[in-house]
Amino acid sequence: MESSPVSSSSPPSSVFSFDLPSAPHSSDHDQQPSLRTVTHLEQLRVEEKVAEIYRILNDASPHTKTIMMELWRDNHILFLSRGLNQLGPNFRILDASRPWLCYWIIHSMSLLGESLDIEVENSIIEFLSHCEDKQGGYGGGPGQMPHLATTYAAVNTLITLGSDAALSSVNRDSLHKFLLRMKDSSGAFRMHHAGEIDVRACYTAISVASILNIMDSELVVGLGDYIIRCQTYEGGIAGEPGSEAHGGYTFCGLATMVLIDEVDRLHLPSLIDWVVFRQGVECGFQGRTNKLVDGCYSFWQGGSLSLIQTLLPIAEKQTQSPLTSIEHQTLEGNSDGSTSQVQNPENEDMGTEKGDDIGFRFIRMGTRVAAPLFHSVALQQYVLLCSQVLEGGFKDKPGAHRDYYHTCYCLSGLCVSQYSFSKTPNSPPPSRAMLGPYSNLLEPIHPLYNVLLDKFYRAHEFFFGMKKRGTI
Ligand SMILES: CC(C)=CCC/C(C)=C/CC/C(C)=C/COP(=O)(O)OP(=O)(O)O
Ligand SMILES: [Zn+2]
Repeated sequence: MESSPVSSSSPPSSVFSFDLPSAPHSSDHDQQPSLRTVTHLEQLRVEEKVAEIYRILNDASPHTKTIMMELWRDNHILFLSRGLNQLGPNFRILDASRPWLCYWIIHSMSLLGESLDIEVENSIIEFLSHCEDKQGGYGGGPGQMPHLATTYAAVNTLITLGSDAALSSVNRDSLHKFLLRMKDSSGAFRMHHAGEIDVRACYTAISVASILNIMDSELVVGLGDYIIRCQTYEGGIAGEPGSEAHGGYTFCGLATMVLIDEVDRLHLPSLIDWVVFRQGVECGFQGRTNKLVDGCYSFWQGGSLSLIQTLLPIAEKQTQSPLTSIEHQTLEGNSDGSTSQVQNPENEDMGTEKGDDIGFRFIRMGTRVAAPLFHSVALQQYVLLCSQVLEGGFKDKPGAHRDYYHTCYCLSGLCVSQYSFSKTPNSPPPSRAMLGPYSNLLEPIHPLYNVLLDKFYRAHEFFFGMKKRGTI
């Protein structure tokens, strides 16, 4: 962390001295077939491919190394632009995920600093307005039933577009009603009418409620109780009570708890412990114990650790109190009278209501330790060398195909890694924080919503200014 000797010109020895496993011999597999599961064999194959890439990097000349660690910006932009204009017949399986395609592509372009033509922007606003249900929320395509995941994707897309036309196109009143209809008596949310209840639904509902300033106590009631039931014995968060801890749900559960101002009810030390050990010898993250590395977890796991950089005072406090007392810390303050919410060094007025405007306070007033909780340079190495497709786009792992989902989340993970040594979320990182040339640097994001920080501020001004003016 602080001692990580990283510079963009000479890669640090620590990154290359990971104990990569030696390539397995095929005879190993034959000798002990009963000890190998399918996943274990796949793991060995992945390790072999990744080790080969890192061997090539290690043996390369300094010039070749720099080229290998470069972000192929222009090719990514070309790949993304093609997706906006024309998608082939293979994409029909994503017919119920069209707002997701908008988000993955538009957010990736924004991370790369690329803006859109006004006609493209207008056609996206128009398309999403056809996906908006009259009773509130967005479906996967025109005429499809509203769904929380596509609602999140549509709202984040419009926030990323950022114009008045985009922001005012959201019907917040009907969206609020849709969120209330999705609220379950357990406190959690369901993804759609009569649909499944899980932590994804909780996050997508609360993320849009928070960013659009339509959060209220009816949406929040019982939600924290549900999410703490999803934290498992491993420390990570599962999709629903009794299931297995998973990186995607861990991010969703953690971000939700921050947004409703109840994050101190999770046991953060064991959550941190679980997430940090998901970064493996490949330098990337796996989604769950004993599963394979995958570039998209660079964000789900790396993003969780980025959030925790601001939550460390709470985690530290928890290590000093017995596990059983965590439940008893009240929302407004602990038994000792102190508050355990996002720390405010300036002791400024933190807002009015509990859970109100947390997204803004988290970024502006949270104290962030200026050292990542994971090997952020190693993660950049996995993303740039193992997930990056030189012709444009990103993939899960070597041998997989590129797609827009992995492009979005590999870039988002790369972004949180690059800013992981920054004390404020948008201060330019020191060169030791970056792998490859400094021109690899992406635009900073707000890690609770995964939209560009600038776009978050614009939306905040728009929706929170609106409330002050009494337009809702
Ligand atoms: C905002 C939002 C909607 C977030 C979604 C979060 C997310 C990625 C959840 C993961 C879902 C899941 C169980 C994947 C396991 O897939 P797998 O078994 O194919 O993969 P694995 O082997 O890596 O676990
Ligand atoms: Zn993936």
